Amino acid sequence: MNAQKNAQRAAVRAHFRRKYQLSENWTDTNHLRSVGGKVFLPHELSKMIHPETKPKDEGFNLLRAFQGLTFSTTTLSGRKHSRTATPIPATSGSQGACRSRNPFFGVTPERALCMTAAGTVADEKLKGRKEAQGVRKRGARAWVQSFEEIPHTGKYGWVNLMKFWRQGYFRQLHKHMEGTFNALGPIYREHVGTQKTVNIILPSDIAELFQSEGRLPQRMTLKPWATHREIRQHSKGIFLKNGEEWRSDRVLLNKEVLMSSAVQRFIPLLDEVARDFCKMLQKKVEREGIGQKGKRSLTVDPSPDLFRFALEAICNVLYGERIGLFSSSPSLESQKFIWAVEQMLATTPPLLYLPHQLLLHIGASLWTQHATAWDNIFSHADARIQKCYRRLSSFQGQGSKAEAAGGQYPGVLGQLMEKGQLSLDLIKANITELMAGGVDTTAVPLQFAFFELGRNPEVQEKVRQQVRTSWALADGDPLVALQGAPLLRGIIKEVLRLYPVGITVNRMPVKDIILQNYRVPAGTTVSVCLYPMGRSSDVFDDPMRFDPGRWSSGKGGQRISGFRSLAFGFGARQCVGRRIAENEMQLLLMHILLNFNISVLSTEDIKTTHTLILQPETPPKITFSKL
Ligand code: HEM
Repeated sequence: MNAQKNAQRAAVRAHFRRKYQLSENWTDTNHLRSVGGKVFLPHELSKMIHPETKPKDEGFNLLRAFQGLTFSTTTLSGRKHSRTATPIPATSGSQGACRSRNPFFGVTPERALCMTAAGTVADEKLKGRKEAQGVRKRGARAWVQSFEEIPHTGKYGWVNLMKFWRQGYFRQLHKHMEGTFNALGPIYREHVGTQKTVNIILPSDIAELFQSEGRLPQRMTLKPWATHREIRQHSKGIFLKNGEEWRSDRVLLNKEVLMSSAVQRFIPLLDEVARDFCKMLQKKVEREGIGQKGKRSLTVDPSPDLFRFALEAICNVLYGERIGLFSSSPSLESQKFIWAVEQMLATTPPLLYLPHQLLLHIGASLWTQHATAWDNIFSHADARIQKCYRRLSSFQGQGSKAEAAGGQYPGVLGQLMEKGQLSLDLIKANITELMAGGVDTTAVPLQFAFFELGRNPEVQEKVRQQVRTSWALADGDPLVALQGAPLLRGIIKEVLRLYPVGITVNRMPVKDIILQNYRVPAGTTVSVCLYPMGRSSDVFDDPMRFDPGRWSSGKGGQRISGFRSLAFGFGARQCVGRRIAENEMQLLLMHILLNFNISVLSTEDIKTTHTLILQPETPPKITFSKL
């Protein structure tokens, strides 16, 4: 009884100390600790905290009340809060962070009173009622909380930016997100430099977000990219456009790269490149490998060849011709293009949080590197487009572009020119975006796929069996072969679950939405955090297990419900290159599995880094042994 009474008074004193910004008192902390985390305030005390509190005892969450203080919540609750080895980011320090306690994360839901980020205790029901003006949500909790009450990582954008810089979070953003969800619960706000986002992880919230994206879904604009187009007076492609302008281009591009009629046209081109990659690798293994002839193995970092493969494949689809990157003397220009894309990606993340217009004016080297990388991408793409354009135009008046290409598929560029619905300027803008977007996005997941297949030999063997059967029945038709080997698709999904190329997908909802019982106003940038979601045991069973079969609908599959496979985004704005990427990666894996056994020297997890896309810190070495 005494301990409860002491704790009740301590809780009230703690509230007022926070409210009036007085220093903390450890005697009170100990009183609160002695009752193990819960204090029930009698009416007369709760009235002191909030005069409008209803005349009944209200549960008071000790952990929440002491949010801004420095002791560890683990010590107090005896519960293990952080579920990963990632250190919890310094979110609960001087700026204070109000943690959401959600049953999903194994912590009890808040009851009546909450220590807010500003350090005051708020009666949530009353506050929510006032602020949400009576918005009622279906389900257990009655009143919606305001946007400001969403747990956050610190109010001051520039302070946070400094922290990001000092602690190297730009390169470890995915780990920072994972740690922050573990610390704050399934929703939090983040303000870094010029960027403000609400970050979410749960499929139910993700569903709510995407259902409110409207007819013209909008993402956060990558401003450094847009600024480059503006200062160089290049037209923008779909990646950077919004509204009706975006939609009209997108509808035309969908027909050429996303719809199944288009897929059937370009699959043979991707298959040809995948087969040639295998032939090139076979020669290399034979030439440089060890072991007896015909059964040699070679341990290499396959990443440079995978980048060349990805560029060769996307160029074949876009221009309908091979650029010869597997020859003994691949063009230096193409290699420069690959480096330029890498440079452009690596310089983007820091520029996203800084006022890049200012950097542009002062000629900061970060901006110069970024703009130069884009200039190189544009000039290389332009040269390719011109070459292809001349080739196709030279046949003008002699029938269609397909005929001009010798009766073959003339590539996406030829198709767009043939139809003439998009101006030449917009064709160039979009083809350049497709070319720049089509290299690292597929080359990097293929590295992860080789690594995971190498360290999971049983999985590898199972997929190989399925691929062999399907290939034998397909009679050389690559589309039929892929359809008969769903585990290949499972590998791609599994790789992108554990190593999503883009670690977030974001939207600006067109109307106010309720996420985790907080009201999020229309127009807020809400980010779905794919990396922590893919590794969360609350979203996937046994998440660290590489199991392509989990995505199969039939026997052995886990019947994965909606809004969990989002690496390519969602809906009308999803990745336009999705079908190219999926088929290109599956075809390469199919031919590799038919010809090689894959193994790895070390099965330890790969360290990853974020450079706008998620990549291995050091590309893994893979052993290819001829079957
Ligand atoms: C594994 C490979 C890839 C992944 C994981 C990926 C992922 C994504 C994601 C998450 C988006 C944003 C979608 C959204 O907001 O809902 C996107 C957009 C886009 N992607 Fe990809 N992508 C991949 C490959 C490619 C390829 C090969 C190309 C080009 C051929 C490409 C071109 C684009 C373009 C142009 C957009 C902008 C679409 C729009 O805003 O309408 N991507 N991609």
